[in-house]
Amino acid sequence: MTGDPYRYDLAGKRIWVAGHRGMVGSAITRRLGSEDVEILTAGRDVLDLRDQGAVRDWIGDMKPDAICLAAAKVGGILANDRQPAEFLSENLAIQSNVIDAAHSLDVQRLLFLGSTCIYPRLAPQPMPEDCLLTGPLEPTNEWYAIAKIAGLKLCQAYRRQYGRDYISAMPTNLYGPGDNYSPNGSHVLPAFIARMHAARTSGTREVEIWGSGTPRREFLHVDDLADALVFLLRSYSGEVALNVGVGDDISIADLARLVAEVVGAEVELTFDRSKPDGTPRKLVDVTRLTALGWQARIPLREGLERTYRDYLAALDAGAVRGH
Ligand SMILES: NC(=O)C1=CN([C@@H]2O[C@H](COP(=O)(O)OP(=O)(O)OC[C@H]3O[C@@H](n4cnc5c(N)ncnc54)[C@H](OP(=O)(O)O)[C@@H]3O)[C@@H](O)[C@H]2O)C=CC1
Ligand SMILES: C[C@H]1O[C@H](OP(=O)(O)OP(=O)(O)OC[C@H]2O[C@@H](n3cnc4c(=O)[nH]c(N)nc43)[C@H](O)[C@@H]2O)[C@@H](O)[C@@H](O)C1=O
Repeated sequence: MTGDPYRYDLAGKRIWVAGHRGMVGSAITRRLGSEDVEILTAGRDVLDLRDQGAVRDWIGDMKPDAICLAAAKVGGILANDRQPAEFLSENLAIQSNVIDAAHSLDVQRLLFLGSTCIYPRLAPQPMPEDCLLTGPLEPTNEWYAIAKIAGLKLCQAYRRQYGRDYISAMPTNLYGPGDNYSPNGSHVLPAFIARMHAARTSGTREVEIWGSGTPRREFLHVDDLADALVFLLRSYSGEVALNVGVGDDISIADLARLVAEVVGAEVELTFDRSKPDGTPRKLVDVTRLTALGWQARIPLREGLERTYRDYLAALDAGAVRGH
C-alpha cells in the first residue's frame, strides 16, 4: 500500500446517530460527546425508520454529513427464532431506507452495523471476514443474518458503483448499560444478570440456563464498541465489513458462573434443553481491526461489574428496559 493513511476529519461534522436510544446508539452518542461534532438524533416517536418517505424528508431537512446506523430490530436467540418475519422485514426496511436516502441526498459518510451472525454456522474459528457466504447460516437467526448481509452488501454496492464512502462493522455479542432485560427477548448476558440478581435477592438456589451451556460466545462491552466505531469512522474506508470483537470467548455455562460470582449469588445451574443452543461457537478474527490500530480495553469481569452496577441503578430508578 502506498500514500497517506485514510482519515475522515470529524471536526465540525453533523453526525446522525440512528437508534440513539438503544444500547449501541446511546454508547456511540456518549463517545461522540467527547468529539467536536454536532450529534443529530430522532426517536422512533418522531421518525419511524420503516417509513421511506419520512426517512428521506428527515435526511433532506437535517443534512447530516455522516450517519451511524445503529437502529435495528434486535433480540436474543428466542426472539430471533420466534419472529423471523419482523427480524427480516423490519431490518431490510430500516437499512434500505436509510442507506438509499443517504446516497440520493448526498450524505458523505455512513457506518452500517451488522452482526457476526452473518457468518456460516460452522465457520472456521476465529471467523475471518472472508468466510462470509461460504456456508449455511445458523437457522435460529438466519432471517436477521440475511437482512444484515443485505445491508453490508448495499454499502459495498454504493461504494463500488457510485464511489460512496460507506462502511460496515460486524460486532460480536455486546453488553453494557441500556441493554434489553426482557426475559424472553434479551440476549444471554442481560438474561443472566437479571436471573442471578433475582436468585440472590430471593435466596433461590437453582438457576435455569437455556440449552446445553456448551456453546461459546465472545462478549464486547458496548463502550469499547463505541470507541471502535468512532475509530473506524475516522480511519477506515473499504469494502470489507470489519469484525469488532475481543478475540476471546467463554462457554455459556462458565459465563453463568462468572455472572453469579459478580452478582454474589450462590447457585446451581440447571439446563433447559428444550431451548435452542444456536451456533456452537462464534469467535471473531480481529486481525484486520488490530492491524488498523484498535483493540478492546474492558476485560469481561470488569465490564460485568460495571454492567451490574448500571443494572442496579436502573432498578432503583424503575428504568430497566424490558422489565
Ligand atoms: N446487542 C448486541 O449484542 C448486538 C447488536 N448489534 C447491532 O447493533 C445495532 C444496535 O443494537 P442494540 O443497540 O443492541 O439494539 P437496541 O434494541 O438496544 O437498539 C435499537 C434501536 O433501534 C431503534 N429502532 C428499532 N426499530 C426502529 C424503527 N422502526 N424506527 C426508529 N427506530 C427504531 C430502537 O428504538 P426504540 O428504542 O424506540 O425501540 C432502538 O433505539 C443493531 O444494528 C444490531 O444489529 C450487533 C451485534 C451484537
Ligand atoms: C448477538 C446475536 O444474538 C443472537 O444469537 P446468540 O449469540 O445465539 O444469542 P443469545 O445471547 O440469545 O444466546 C447465546 C447463547 O446463550 C444461551 N442461553 C442460555 N440461557 C439463556 C437465556 O436465558 N437467554 C438467552 N437469550 N440465551 C441464553 C443460548 O441458548 C445460546 O446458546 C442472535 O439471534 C443474533 O441476533 C445475534 O447477532
